[in-house]
Parts: sequence; structure tokens; C-alpha cells
Amino acid sequence: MRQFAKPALEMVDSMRSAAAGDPMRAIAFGGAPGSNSHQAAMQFAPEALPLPCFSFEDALEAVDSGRAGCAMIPIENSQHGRVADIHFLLPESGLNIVAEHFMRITHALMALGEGPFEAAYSHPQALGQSRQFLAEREIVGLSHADTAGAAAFVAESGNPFIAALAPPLAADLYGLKIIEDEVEDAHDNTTRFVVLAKEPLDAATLVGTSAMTTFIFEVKNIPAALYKALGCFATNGVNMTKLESYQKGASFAATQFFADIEGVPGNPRVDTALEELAFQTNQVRLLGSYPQARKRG
Ligand SMILES: O=C(O)C(=O)Cc1ccccc1
Repeated sequence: MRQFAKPALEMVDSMRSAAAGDPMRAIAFGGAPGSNSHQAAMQFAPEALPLPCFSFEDALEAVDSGRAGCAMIPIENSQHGRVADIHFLLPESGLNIVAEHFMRITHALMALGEGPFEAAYSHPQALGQSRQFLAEREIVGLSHADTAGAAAFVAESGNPFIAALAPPLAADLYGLKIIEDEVEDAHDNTTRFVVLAKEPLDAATLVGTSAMTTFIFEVKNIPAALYKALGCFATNGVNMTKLESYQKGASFAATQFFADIEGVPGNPRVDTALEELAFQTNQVRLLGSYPQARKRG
């Protein structure tokens, strides 16, 4: 099994055994203690029991298998865009989005030595969000499963010439020195997370409130397929706040889209738009309706 570096293991084990004692109170996240997802989970649900998992996939599996009541998963970043693979993992998990959470993200360069450093380890999102910083210092970015796990790995290595990019808290947790703080390239760097659970929220309870619905759809392989799909929302006055495309399989002809709209089923305009979308596309699948954590537009 993929495992965290030794300096993280004691904390991971004690969090895992606390979560095992009350799984429905547990919130799973991908990363070692101190990772951004851990901090987002604690901001969102301060009373919950954090359950560290090696990857996002493992965190989703923890919910599916009943080891956690929900999972906190990063989905997109203001600067670096989509979080890799999440848009496949979410639909495949069969879980439902029940909340969203926005968190300002800051990265620190941390190490055992003082530098210069030949490489910095981190999650690809953190490396992408600090691209200019690394380039200016000629530090090679090397990808790791998560930010805090990278800090634990650097601590375990004993190598003073490598560093990690991780939340400042990770330096305390794993005994590293902060070499430089706030190294992200944009100082409004923000990540949107979603919370996933086995049971969906009842959309009817969200009608008339500021709420979002997330869904995927697959367009027909015909001219103007996307135009017609989007027309369903345009003609019904439904605001789409996100749209991303994905290829499904190797034919490069079956395109899937991942979308967010303002509004929920039960709202007549949303119902009509989704009915029309089902007619215009090969497949529509709702991933959840949930309260809006931040006003759009
Ligand atoms: O590795 C982490 O800390 C994560 O939680 C993933 C991540 C990385 C960078 C920004 C937001 C989330």
C-alpha cells in the first residue's frame, strides 16, 4: 500500500484510530496531516474527525466503504485551474456533492538546510501555483502526492539540498525550517473544494436559496451539439458558472462536459433546462445540489 513518510505516520495513525471509533463524524481528505485539504476540512467542519488518506481516490473510497461520513476534495484553483483527474474520480465514485468550500491557499518553501536547493517536492497544484517563484530561483519542481506529505518526505530524507512547498503549518509538524513564506505567484490564490457524501442533499430544501448544481453531460457527435446543449440554459435564463470538456475513450468523438449552474432541480427554470438538455445529449448525470459558499457574478 502507498504509505506516508515516517515523520507523518504517528499523527496519521492516531487520526485514523480516532476516525475508526466514530466513522460518520470522520471527514476524509487526500494528504498528510497539515495538507491544504486537511485545513479546508477543519475550516468546514471544526468538530469533525480528520481522516488522512494517501490520495484523493483513497479519500473517496473511505466514504464509499463507510470509513468516513464525507470527504473534502480540491476541485479547481483560481490560478492553476482544474485539479488533475478529479473530474473523472468524482463521477466514478458514485458519491454526491453536498457542499463547496473556498480556501485562500498559501505555500511556504521549507527544508532542513538553508539552500540553495536542487529540487522542491510538492503536489502538482502547488508547483503550478508557484511556477514563477521556482523558475526565478532555478529550483526544479518534483511532484509528490500532497504538499504536507512532501514536507514529511523531505524531513525523512535528511537531505539539506531538497525542499518542500507546503502550508506553513507543515514546517512545524515535520520539523522543517521555513525558508520563504507566501511563495505562490498570485496573492489571491484560492482553491475551491467540494464535500462528497453517500447521500445527496434533498434539492427541494434548496429551492429559493442561493445554491448550485453540478452535473456532467455527454454531447452527441453532431455539428453544433454543444451550442444546442448550452442553448437549454440560455433560453431558460439559467446561469452556468463552469464548463470543462473531457474526452471519453480513445475515439476523440465522445466529449463529456463537467458543468456548474446556479439553481437546483425543483426550480422550474432549472427543471426545464435539464429536461431539454437530456433531449439534446447522450447522457446527463447530476453530481449534486448544494448551498453556494460564495456568490457568483
Ligand atoms: O496537497 C495538498 O495540500 C492538497 O490538499 C492538494 C492541494 C494542493 C495545493 C492547493 C490546494 C490543494
